[in-house]
Order: sequence, then structure tokens, then C-alpha cells
Amino acid sequence: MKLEVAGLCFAYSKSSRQVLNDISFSVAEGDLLAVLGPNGVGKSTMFRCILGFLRNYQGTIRLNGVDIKTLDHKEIAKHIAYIPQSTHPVFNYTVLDVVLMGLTNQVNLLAAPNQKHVDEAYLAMESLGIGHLRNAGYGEISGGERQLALIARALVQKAKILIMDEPTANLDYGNQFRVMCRISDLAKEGYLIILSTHNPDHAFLYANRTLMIHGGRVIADGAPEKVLDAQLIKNVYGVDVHIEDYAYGSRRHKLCIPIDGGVGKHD
Ligand SMILES: Nc1ncnc2c1ncn2[C@@H]1O[C@H](COP(=O)(O)OP(=O)(O)OP(=O)(O)O)[C@@H](O)[C@H]1O
Repeated sequence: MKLEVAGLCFAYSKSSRQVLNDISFSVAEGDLLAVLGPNGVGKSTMFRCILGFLRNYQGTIRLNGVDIKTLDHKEIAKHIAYIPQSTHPVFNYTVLDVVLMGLTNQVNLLAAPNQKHVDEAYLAMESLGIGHLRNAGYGEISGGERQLALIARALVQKAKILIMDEPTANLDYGNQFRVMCRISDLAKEGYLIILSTHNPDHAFLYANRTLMIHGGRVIADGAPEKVLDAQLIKNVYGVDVHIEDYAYGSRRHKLCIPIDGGVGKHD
């Protein structure tokens, strides 16, 4: 499984500014790519291009060597699943109902799902530790549990590329940790994961690749510990940080610590 983005440029209209400006990167099976960049730099826009929602871009996006523009939405959905930010639902479906919606590109859900489908959905929920919530109302579970339900929905879709828009947005500290650990496990199982986050530590702790987008361009691409440094964080976010080496047992990684509150002193 390989996804290659080359020279991607996009503007929402002819008269509006170029949101994406020559974005190039490629990722493969087992990669967990953390896409960083300030609000409004175009992370979600880039995801919409990759997912085939936006097609009037320049450049190419190749899925296993095939230009994604030649694939219809159903074909893309066989390979790529999108996990949006979890929002509070309007209708109170059960968690199982929501997870079963991931099957829409494989079966006609206007017919009742059969036992095989229900078992598949249940297995996906179990693998994410939310099997016990199958009959709970989707509107009555926590934000972290809802995010895991959306990931379970993507797993039953059987796509091997998972694109996640800020999977930890609005989650408390514990749920951020639980959700990111599950995502990291999925990458170890061979899924190709691309997620956006506003926290550089998510890149340090869980990702093997990071992409920093700023001004519509990729300004850093590589292993987080190699490409994310204090000067880059300062340039992009205007925050003074110290990048600390951290060791706990056999674990070694870096962490981003704001200096003196991080802002104000040097601006
Ligand atoms: N449907 C749209 N029509 C016109 N402009 C849009 C549309 N969606 C997004 N934009 C603009 O495109 C730019 C990039 O937005 P996008 O949502 O991709 O950024 P982002 O990096 O995901 O931001 P955030 O981190 O805040 O979620 C912004 O200036 C935004 O206002």
C-alpha cells in the first residue's frame, strides 16, 4: 500500500488564494504520518483532495501507482477510510448502528445487516476496547468512545489507509492517550495512517513521520525527532520551546516543553 502526493496545488476558487502550494510526500503501509501546521494552513483541504472530495487540484495523487482522479468514490473507499472529528450526533443511533455504516460501500444497508456483518462490527469494536458499548446510544457515550467508534466504523470498511482529522480534538488528557495508543497499534498492524494534530508531542510519541505545513507548503518532512526542532516550532507557531530528550524504561523520545510560558518574551 502506497500513497504518493506530488506537486499538489489547490485554491477553492479562481479568485481566492492558493491554499495548497506544491505539496509533495509519499507514505507506505505501516507509516503513521502526523500532519502539523497552524489553523487554516490546509490540512483538511489536503485530506479532501486525497479522499477524492475535491478534484480540481493540480498535481497528482497516486494510490498504489494509480491516479486517484481515475477512481470513483466507491473504489477510493475500498482503500481509504476517513475518520472525521467526533461531534455530538443529532440522531441517537446505537454504537453498533454507527459502526455498521462503515459497510455501506460493500453491502446494501437498506436491507438488514446479516449476522456476519454484525460480528465483523463487533470484532472491530472489541479490538478497540469498546465492544461493551455496542448497544449504547452513540449520543450517550464519551467523546473518546465516540472517536473510537468512528475508528471502528473505518475498520469495518476494510480500507488499509486511515485518514484522521484531529482525532484527539476535544478529548480529555486520558482519552487523548487512549485514542493515540490505539491508533499507534493500528499502524503496527500494517495500516497506513495519516492524521492531523496540533500537538507536536503526538508526532514525537506516536508517529514515525511528520509533515509540517506552513503557508500552504511543506516546510519539514521526515522522522519527528529529526525534523521538529525548537526553531521550527518558533517560526511556525511563534512559541519558544525546548525540545527535551526523554527516557522512561526502554522508551526514548523527545518532548516539546514551552519555555517561560512559551510566548511573549521574544516577540
Ligand atoms: N469550502 C471552503 N470554501 C472556501 N474556503 C475554504 C473552504 N474550506 C476551507 N477553506 C479555507 O481554506 C483554508 C484551509 O482550511 P483547512 O480547513 O484546510 O485548514 P486546516 O489546516 O485543516 O485548519 P484547522 O487546523 O483549523 O482545522 C482556510 O483559509 C479556510 O478558510
